[in-house]
This record gives sequence, C-alpha cells and structure tokens, in this order.
Amino acid sequence: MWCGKALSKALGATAPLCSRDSGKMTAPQVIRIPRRMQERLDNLKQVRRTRNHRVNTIRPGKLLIMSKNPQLNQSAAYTLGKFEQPVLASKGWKHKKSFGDYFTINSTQELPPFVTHCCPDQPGDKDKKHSVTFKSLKLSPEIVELLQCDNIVHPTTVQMQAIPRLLRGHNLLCAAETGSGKTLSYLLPVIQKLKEERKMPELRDIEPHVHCVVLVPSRELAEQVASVAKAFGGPFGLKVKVVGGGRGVGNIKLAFTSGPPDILVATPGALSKALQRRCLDMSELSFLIIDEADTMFDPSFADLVERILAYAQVASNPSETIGPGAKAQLAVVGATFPRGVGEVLSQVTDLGSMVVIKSQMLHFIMPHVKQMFLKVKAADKLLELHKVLKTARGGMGILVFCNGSATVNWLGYNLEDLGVRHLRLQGQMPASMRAGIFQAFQKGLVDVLVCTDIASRGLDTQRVQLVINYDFPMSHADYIHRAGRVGRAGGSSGGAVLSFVTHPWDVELVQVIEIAARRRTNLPGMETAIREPTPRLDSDKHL
Ligand SMILES: Nc1ncnc2c1ncn2[C@@H]1O[C@H](COP(=O)(O)OP(=O)(O)OP(=O)(O)O)[C@@H](O)[C@H]1O
Repeated sequence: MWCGKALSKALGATAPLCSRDSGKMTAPQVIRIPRRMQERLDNLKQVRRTRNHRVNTIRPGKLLIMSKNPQLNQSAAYTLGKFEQPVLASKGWKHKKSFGDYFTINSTQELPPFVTHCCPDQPGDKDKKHSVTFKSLKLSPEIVELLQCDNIVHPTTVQMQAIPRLLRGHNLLCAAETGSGKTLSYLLPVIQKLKEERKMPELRDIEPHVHCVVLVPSRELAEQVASVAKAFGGPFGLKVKVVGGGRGVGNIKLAFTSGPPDILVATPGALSKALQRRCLDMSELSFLIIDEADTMFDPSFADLVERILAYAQVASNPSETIGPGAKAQLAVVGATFPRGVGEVLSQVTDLGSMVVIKSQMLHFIMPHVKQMFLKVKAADKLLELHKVLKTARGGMGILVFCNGSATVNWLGYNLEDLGVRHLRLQGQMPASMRAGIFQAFQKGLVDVLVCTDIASRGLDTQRVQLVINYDFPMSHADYIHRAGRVGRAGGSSGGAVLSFVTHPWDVELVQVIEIAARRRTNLPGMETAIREPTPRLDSDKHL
C-alpha cells in the first residue's frame, strides 16, 4: 500500500501533507498524482487481480492433465476457453529448480478417433456406421475377403473417404492422423483398378510397364509398403518390387531384370537413379503416390521429388485417366502438413485438380494415448531410461527416440553395459547393416529399438506400447509422428509416450503441446488450410 509519506517521497515532495504550524490550522495541501503514475498504478492493480484469478479447471471425474502440483490439474470434463489463460504445469520448467517436475496428459478415450465402427457418435448413427464395410466402398469381393482374413472389416474414416475418390479417378491430397490406415486407403484402389485392367483384352498386347510408383522417404518404409502391396496384390498376379538407396546402381537395375513390376515402391534417390538409367518409363504410369508428404516436400527431398514428378504425366481430371494416352492419378498422403507444404506442392502440380481429404483430428494431441512429460537433467536421462526399461513388461515393444545418430550409438553402448537387450536403427548405418533391423523388432525378436526419426515416419508398429523421447523432438511434427507409433488402427489400446524434457527450447515445445491439450485444439504452426483454393466438394461429401 502506498502511504502518504512514501507517496510524497516518490513524488519528491518536500512539504508535509498538511501543516499545523503553531497550532494554527491552514487549508490542507492538495497533492496531485501525475496522471501517468496513476495509470501505472491502476495497471499494476489490474495485473495483480488477473494473476490471482486462477481459472478453476478441476471438476469431479477423470483428469485430462495430471500435474505434480495438483492445483494445476485439469479435468477431462473441462475444456479451457480460447481466451482463458492457462496456468501451465510446465510453467517454470526453464528454471533449474524444476528438475524432477512432471505432468501427464491422460487419454480420454480408448479407441482412436479414426476407428468408426465401435463408437457411433449418436445412437441413431449406430446402424449406419456398422453398415460401412469395404464392400460398400465398391471394392471387389476378392479384396474384401483378403481384408477379412487380416481381421480388417470396417474401413477407417480416411479409407471411407479416400477409396471411392481414387476409384473414380480423382487426384487426392490426403491428410490424416498417424496410424489411421492411409497405406490401404491408396493401395486398395490401385490394386482394384490394376486387377480390372488385367481383364481387359484390348490391353493385353501392350508392352509391360510399371503401372504404379509409390514414393516413400526410407527403405524400411518402402519394404513395409511393398509387403502390404504384395499381400493384397500378389493373389491377383500383380508384381511388386522395391528400390531403396544405399545399395548401389546394380541393385536398382536388378529390380527390373525380370521385367517391370506392376507396383514399384521406391525412395526418391533410388527412383531418380533408375530414371536416369532408363530402367523405367514413367510417362505410361497410371498412379503416382507420394507418401509422408511433409518429409518428401521438405528441402532435403523437394528438388528430387520435383524432378521425378516431371517424368510423369499427371492427369488434371478423372476423364484423363481412362482410354488411350491415359495420364497418371496423383495421390499425396501424410499425417502432418507443416506450413508451406501447400506452396511447394502447388509448384509441382495443379492443386486445383486435387480433392482434399483432411481428418478432423489432424495435428491434434491424440486423445487415446497417455502422454507423460518429465523435466530431467541431461546427466540423469540414462538413469531414468534404465529405470523405465527395467520395470517394463516383457514382450512389450518400446521405441527409444534420439535426435541424432551419434546419440543412438552412445546410448546403445551404455544400454549394452547395463545389460539391456536392444537393437539400433539410424540413418548413418550402411544399408547392409540397416537391412532387417526393423523387421526383427517388428517380429518381437527384441523388445527395445533405439532409433532416430528414421523410425518415426510411416513405420507400422502394432506391437509398440511405449514410445520414449530420450531426446525431445526438434519440432511438433516430429512429436506427432513419434507419438503416432502407438495407438494405431487394428493395434492394442493403452499405449503411452514418455518424453524427457531437458533444454529451454524443449520446454517451449512442451508448453505449446500442453496448451493445445488443455484447449483441445490442434498444434499451431501446422498447415490447416492445406492449400489456398477452396476444397472441391464432390458428391462424396456426405461420407
Ligand atoms: N480398417 C482397418 N481396420 C483395422 N486395422 C487397419 C485398418 N486399416 C489399416 N489397418 C491397420 O492399421 C495399421 C496402420 O496402418 P498404416 O500404416 O497404413 O497407417 P498410416 O496412416 O499410414 O500411418 P502413418 O501416418 O504412421 O504412416 C496397419 O497395421 C494396418 O494393417
């Protein structure tokens, strides 16, 4: 409180507030407080009032945010308003004293949002959603049967939208959450169309050529996509081949010695070499798929992809995809679209010709996966990791992500010393060493895989129950992809992500994640409009 004496001192006033000299009362002196100062005082009071006014985010029931300090918890029944200022559990995390602090974003639902058949929105929807099967998407009974053998009966939301559009010949830009079944959403229409083409007598005499090229960023992902294509295309006589980098040109040529495959899954480097050596002709392509769009259009690949696209003749409407001289359908697929992808894409293709599919939960914090954040000193991370790995249930797949290859190696040696069985996967390993590592982990031969972001893009990890960010990812897109290795379609529920938070720049990313979780909004800084022109609406809009 400002007292009269302090105020007069602050004003530099030397005269007493009122004077009573020799018992004689004079009129009280009026002290004028400068307006500027009065305004500052008012502002200060206002700030103090708002600071003390903490929004009560706790309601009875389940917690969404569980913090070390229970006052900072937030109930699942409460959503922080757009203009409400949250008091974050990670608030003081840039300070040294915060080491040992933690908070958790609890899962609020058991099933992923892209699984529709078990969780009808409204009671009336129940029968409608149950009735959506792959058969109702106009896939052939043989394909539907193959899917059923794999226990895949009901399409995910992205499959419900993408499959009919691709079957009708549209170009597609498909942005949907990690693990939502994007691979089948493009492979099934491709397989169905190629299968139908084979039956056409007028096409029998045409020289064999590659019909579909799928571009992916890593050889592990190429192997994975190819194995899905073989499983569903093989029974119809479709030939599938992989060309990946790091194995020399001889190996690339080998993929074409027994004639061109129907479906070629390739990394950009290897495909570009194959094109330069005229191993394939892309001008006769029927489908060009670009998976993991954000990686493919980031500066490390964008030029290469642009050059590859120039070899293909991309159709600008469905009518150009049929008949003699048919052009290729283009599908660009991804789980994150950082800002700017739209512009890069528009340089290589006519965005106006593409139908855009964007899932509702794109770039959101996954509501079906528990996510824990622990503020820890860099020197203590190994100890913390060892504690977690020691207590983990046997047989459960665990991915440990590091930001660099050197850390993967260093951590690997230390885990070896501590007697933790594990495999390592990083991009600087020679291709021969890398081969088979991910499959060995997928098969369950080893439970722990220490890796870089090479394993965060697209790899299907049904058996993974825990993702550990030993190093906190460098961007929100990387966080989304790493976290997306758990809670995938057709996988078991109850996966979790544990992140070690060490540096001030990690804290900044964590705070944005915490705010998005508390507000239940998407992570900022990602492409939300995907492209400039307004999305084209066709008759499938109701799907
Ligand atoms: N309709 C479905 N029902 C059940 N399981 C499915 C369905 N569709 C796909 N799957 C399974 O879900 C898993 C994830 O699929 P996929 O790898 O295609 O996801 P994705 O969206 O490409 O993920 P990412 O963004 O990580 O690349 C796979 O194991 C796949 O077999």
